[in-house]
Amino acid sequence: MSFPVIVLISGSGSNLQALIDQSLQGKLNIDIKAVISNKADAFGLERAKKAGIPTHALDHKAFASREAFDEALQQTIDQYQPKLVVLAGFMRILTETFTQHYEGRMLNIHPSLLPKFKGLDTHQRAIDAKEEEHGVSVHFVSSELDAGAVIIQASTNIEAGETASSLAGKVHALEHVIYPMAVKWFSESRLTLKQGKAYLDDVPLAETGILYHPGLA
Ligand SMILES: Nc1nc2c(c(=O)[nH]1)N[C@@H](CN(C=O)c1ccc(C(=O)N[C@@H](CCC(=O)O)C(=O)O)cc1)CN2
Ligand SMILES: NCC(=O)N[C@@H]1O[C@H](COP(=O)([O-])[O-])[C@@H](O)[C@H]1O
Repeated sequence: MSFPVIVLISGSGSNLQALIDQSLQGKLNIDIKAVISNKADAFGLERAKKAGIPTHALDHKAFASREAFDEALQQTIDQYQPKLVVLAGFMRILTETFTQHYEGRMLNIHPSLLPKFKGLDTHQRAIDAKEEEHGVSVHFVSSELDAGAVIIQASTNIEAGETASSLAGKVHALEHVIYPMAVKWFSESRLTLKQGKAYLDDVPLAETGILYHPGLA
């Protein structure tokens, strides 16, 4: 039975590609109904077209307000009646009305070990803060930015001489493993959000927390 998913992007779309690849390999039983970007020049749109997935470019600058953009975005999404909305490098802060509409069925991947380094430029900020480790978090999306229930995290060491670019490359590799895992769990009805807390197989993740290890894949 198909599991309709919508993916929102703003850029390269390497996380989108990871989902496409795992779906094509039969490792992920989802049906990406469309890819929507707020940037018309997002390379991720090319990735979607190559995979035969419908695309929409919805330029946020063409709308009078954040609310108007979100309303148009919601109308575009809801025509596909998705069971899950995946933010994959989607770089717009969403309004409370929008996040509440998709509560419990919208995921985001954030390039930090939340709750550290919410917002932007996380790799450089981690380096500047002289963190020993850094990483990535997959979480449910809430109205508060990067504060939704965390589902799974993966970490890497920050080495001497690390740059934001080298760190981003290490984090990307981890993202391409854990995001498909979280999407798979959701598509299998194993991952749920109840009263603001994430559960896997009805076990609260806040208690266990899942820090990805290579053996977990
Ligand atoms: N209400 C929410 N909206 C979004 C969330 C969320 O958790 N709650 N996650 C983000 C993704 N994200 C980090 O993971 C993020 C995206 C964008 C920004 C941001 O500051 N955007 C600026 C524009 C920046 C730009 O265009 O480069 C803005 O929207 O004004 C911060 C964090 C997705 N949305
Ligand atoms: N705040 C959101 C954010 O910064 N997300 C980050 O954008 C990148 C998108 O890469 P991709 O377009 O290659 O998937 C990813 O590293 C993701 O964690």
